[in-house]
Amino acid sequence: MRGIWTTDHIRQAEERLLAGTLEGALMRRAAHGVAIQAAAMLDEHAGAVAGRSAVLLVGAGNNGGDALWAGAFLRKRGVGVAAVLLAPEKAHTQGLAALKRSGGRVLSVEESPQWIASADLVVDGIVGIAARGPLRPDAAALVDHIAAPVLAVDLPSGVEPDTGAVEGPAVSANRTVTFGARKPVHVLNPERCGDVVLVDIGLSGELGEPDLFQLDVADVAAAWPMPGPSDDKYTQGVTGVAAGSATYPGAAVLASGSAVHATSGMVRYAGTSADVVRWHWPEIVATGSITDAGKVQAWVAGPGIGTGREGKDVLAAALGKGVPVCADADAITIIAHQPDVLDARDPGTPLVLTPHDGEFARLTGSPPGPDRVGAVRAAADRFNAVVLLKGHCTIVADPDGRVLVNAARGSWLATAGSGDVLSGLVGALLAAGLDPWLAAGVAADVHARAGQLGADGVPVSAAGVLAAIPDAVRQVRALKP
Ligand SMILES: NC(=O)C1=CN([C@@H]2O[C@H](COP(=O)(O)OP(=O)(O)OC[C@H]3O[C@@H](n4cnc5c(N)ncnc54)[C@H](OP(=O)(O)O)[C@@H]3O)[C@@H](O)[C@H]2O)[C@@H](O)CC1
Ligand SMILES: [K+]
Repeated sequence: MRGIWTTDHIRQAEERLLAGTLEGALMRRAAHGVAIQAAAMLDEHAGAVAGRSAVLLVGAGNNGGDALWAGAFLRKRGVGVAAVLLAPEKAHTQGLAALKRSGGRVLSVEESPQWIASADLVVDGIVGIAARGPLRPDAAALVDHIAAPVLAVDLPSGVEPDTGAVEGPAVSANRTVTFGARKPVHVLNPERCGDVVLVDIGLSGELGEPDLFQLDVADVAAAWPMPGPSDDKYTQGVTGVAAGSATYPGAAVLASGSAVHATSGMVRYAGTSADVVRWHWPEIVATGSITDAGKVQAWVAGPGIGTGREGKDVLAAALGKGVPVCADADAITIIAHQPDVLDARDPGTPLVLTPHDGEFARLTGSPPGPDRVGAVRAAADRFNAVVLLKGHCTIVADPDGRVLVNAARGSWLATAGSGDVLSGLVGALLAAGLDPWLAAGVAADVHARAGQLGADGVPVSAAGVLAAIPDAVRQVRALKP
């Protein structure tokens, strides 16, 4: 699992590291990493390094210092380097001196726009982890002139470091070079960061427990249940699916089909869409209600059940079975409007809630807002449940405070029924006995992969995502180190 640290924790770690390091050494290490990536980008986009031009956008702090030192290193490789100083009186003294010594140029306010517009590469050293709020007007006006690829130092300026939120003008980078550890912005707003390159500055020994996690493909491969020599259909976990209604039989077909594709364990269906489910998935044992269904190790409840009396009864029955439940779609709306339904649950029984933004707002009374991680963490605590907030970056919080994030791999999952497919995956993994937080995260990962594989570059339906689940699992197993 990869760790991600908030800027507060990065700062504390940096202070501990700085205490035992020669002044300036860390910055030069960081800047060297920036220069290597800048040279690579010039080579990729402008066909050469020597003789090409880079403009540095330099802010008031050490982020600007990194850019200035990187400019000095680039001069040694024959790059024409010019710097725009946004706060000349606060520009990093040693960095500026190094750039000037190397033959780099400092631009005047008047000449900056033209240089920025015609550069082969722009290096964004406006602001780093001390950033608060969007770009200020002077910086935003300069960024408007950029036509070249952008290399961001530590993070794209104007994007909130700890939330990835963009609430005004901000840089869009093609690549971001960060130092010591990845910060939340890198996983919460990958579109603005471009490729993220991590440069080791010796910080790892000073970092404590991560604030956020991202699953590696090896984690997903290790967690995904595979049948063993002594397994039968029951030992791998039986998934129960309570979904669908006369109006929405498709939700039942998708959620239960997804559970069928996920593992070799058995799937039981309970609800009014039993005939259509049986017709689509003959391997499913389908009954009319949860009361008639046999034993299962986890229930998926909610997709298409409706939000009225009958839906509430279905959800209460699932919650009362004493096994983990993934409550999705209509189940979330029911919980939002009639929270007493949760009384049916023994508080020790795991619950996974999988809202999209609208359902999240219904559930908690307010939309996730710019601090999505904070909002999901608070909801997990409030409902004593794992909460998976869907989105371009899916966030999964456990009531114990653990949070993981999963990138969407494109917008392929923005299609009707794709949430039903996700709930079936979560349910199957809960039935297989995974830790609920991990089950939700692993399901989100494979769901995103199935979306990408099912789409293969063109729009895909939820049924197409479902059909690609085995390929997604194969991909995970093939990619694991
Ligand atoms: N510490 C270390 O060991 C290492 C640190 N390293 C590097 O240092 C960076 C952190 O440097 P830092 O702390 O000097 O602050 P930094 O982010 O450059 O901000 C400077 C000033 O900008 C301003 N400002 C704020 N918001 C703004 C906005 N939206 N738009 C425009 N301006 C804004 C605000 O000043 P104000 O104008 O408010 O007085 C703020 O104080 C870090 O990201 C990494 O690159 C590496 O060298 C590795 C070793
Ligand atoms: K920056």
